This record gives sequence, C-alpha cells and structure tokens, in this order.
Amino acid sequence: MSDKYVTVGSPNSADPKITADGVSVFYGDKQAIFDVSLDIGKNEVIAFIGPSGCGKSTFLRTINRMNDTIDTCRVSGKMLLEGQDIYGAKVDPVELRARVGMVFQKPNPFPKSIYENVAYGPKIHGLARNRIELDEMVESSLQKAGLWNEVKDRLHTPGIGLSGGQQQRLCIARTIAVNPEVILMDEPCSALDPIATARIEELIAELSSNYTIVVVTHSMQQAARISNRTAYFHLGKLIEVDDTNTVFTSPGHKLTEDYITGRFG
Ligand SMILES: Nc1ncnc2c1ncn2[C@@H]1O[C@H](COP(=O)(O)OP(=O)(O)OP(=O)(O)O)[C@@H](O)[C@H]1O
Repeated sequence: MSDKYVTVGSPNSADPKITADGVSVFYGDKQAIFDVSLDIGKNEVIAFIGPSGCGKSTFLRTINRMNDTIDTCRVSGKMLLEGQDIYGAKVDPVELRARVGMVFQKPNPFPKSIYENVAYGPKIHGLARNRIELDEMVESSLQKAGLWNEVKDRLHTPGIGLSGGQQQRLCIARTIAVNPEVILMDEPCSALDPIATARIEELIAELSSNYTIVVVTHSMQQAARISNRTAYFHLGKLIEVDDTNTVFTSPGHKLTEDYITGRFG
C-alpha cells in the first residue's frame, strides 16, 4: 500500500466532538499512524478494530495526549476537541486528561481505598468545596459506574480487594468523577470474564447518553454490540469507518471485508 489513501465510508460527522485532521504518529523513525482524518460525533460510541499492531491504541492515545509520556513518540497533524487543538501550546495535558478520561485494558485501581480511588481526581482538580460535596461526587460516580450497591458498605476497604470486573467499574467511576466529556477505553474487557464483560457493555450503553466513548476492541462481536460507528485500521491507516451495521454487513473495502470474515488478522 502506498502512503496516500482515501478512507472509505463516512469519516465525517455532522456534530463532531473530536476531529482528527491528517494525524500521523511516529515512534522514533517508525511511523505507526498514517495521515488519519476522522470526526467522532458527540455522544457517539465508536469502536476501533483491526489486526494486532495496526495502531488502534496508538491512535486512541493521541486523543488525550497519553503518547506524550513516551519519549520517542511524535504526533503530527491536528487533533481537535470541540474545535480546540489539543496539542496547542496553551493546553495543559493534565486538564485535557480530565476532559478526555481513559480506562485501560487491565483494571488499575490505585493502592488506596475504594473511596479514595474515586475521590482522588476531584481532590487534585479542586472540584469539591468540602467533605459533603466530595462524598456526593464519590457516590454519584459509583452510581453511574453501576458499582454503588456493591461497595457502599465497604468504601474504606482497598480497591484492589474487588473482583476484576468490579475493579474495572471502579476505574470507570474514577474516570467519571472528574466530569469528563470523552471516555477512551483501551480493550476494557479483555481481562474480564463474560459476565463482567456483559456488565461493562451494559454500562457503556448507559454512559453513552452523557459521554462520547471511544473503545478499542479485539472482539468484533463486542464492537457490533456496543458501537454506533466502527473504524477499521490496517497497518496504521484508517481504511474504513461507517455505521457499525454497514461495516459488518456491507463493508466498502476489501481489507475490512477480509478482516470481518476472518480471512485476515
Ligand atoms: N512505545 C512504543 N515504542 C515503539 N513502537 C511502538 C510503541 N507502542 C506501539 N508501537 C508500535 O506501533 C505500532 C502500533 O501499535 P499499537 O499498540 O498502537 O497497535 P494496536 O492495534 O493497538 O495493537 P494491539 O491490538 O496488539 O494492542 C506497532 O507496530 C507497535 O509495535
């Protein structure tokens, strides 16, 4: 494949929350993402799929500048959040990551209590004026993450004492606690059993009315179940993006078709 290509489908959105415009990503001399342009609409759930190493996580991490933490990593092109260039000189990455929160593959609670895991973000961002407000934020975040009833009597016990699925919901509560606009999820269910996975998928559906959600997944069934739109990446290029139903029932690109029919990847 040459470096010039056109993404098949509908990369544009009438009401974009996020706009990638010609985004490329390099690790040292190696290019991992090639000239990706994509709108992600407000309150949409978009799934990123594609074979291992195609750049899904790398592209996801450009949306909240998580790649800044990798010394060799360089991003070119524009990434806009509500029209603002997130790589602009005035943007504070810590503030950005409160607006664009992230949930990782492996649940990673802090080695603190359940309460402190959720209270941490509001505390460092100065969101609560007093303990009562902080308690309310912790409760409402745990409610939204569907965990409150399971933990309300053990808030001051360690977060790592929860089951894997509960820990992942705790991480989602921690993300929600700082009032993000966008939630990035990098294979959020890959370390979970089917029941815990189903619970996270239900939660994604519930959260989608309030947040824009971007999910990297290896599971095409999961992408089909949870997302409105699906983006197919191949060797660092965004090959196709469209309504999930269209991508899975009548893909417009041969590479997408090969992947979803199991001929590749
Ligand atoms: N920190 C890094 N330093 C150097 N190269 C990297 C780094 N992270 C990723 N890469 C490379 O960038 C390319 C894209 O990797 P990335 O992890 O984004 O793909 P992916 O589609 O998310 O893969 P997977 O599905 O296996 O998680 C790969 O060739 C990978 O080896």
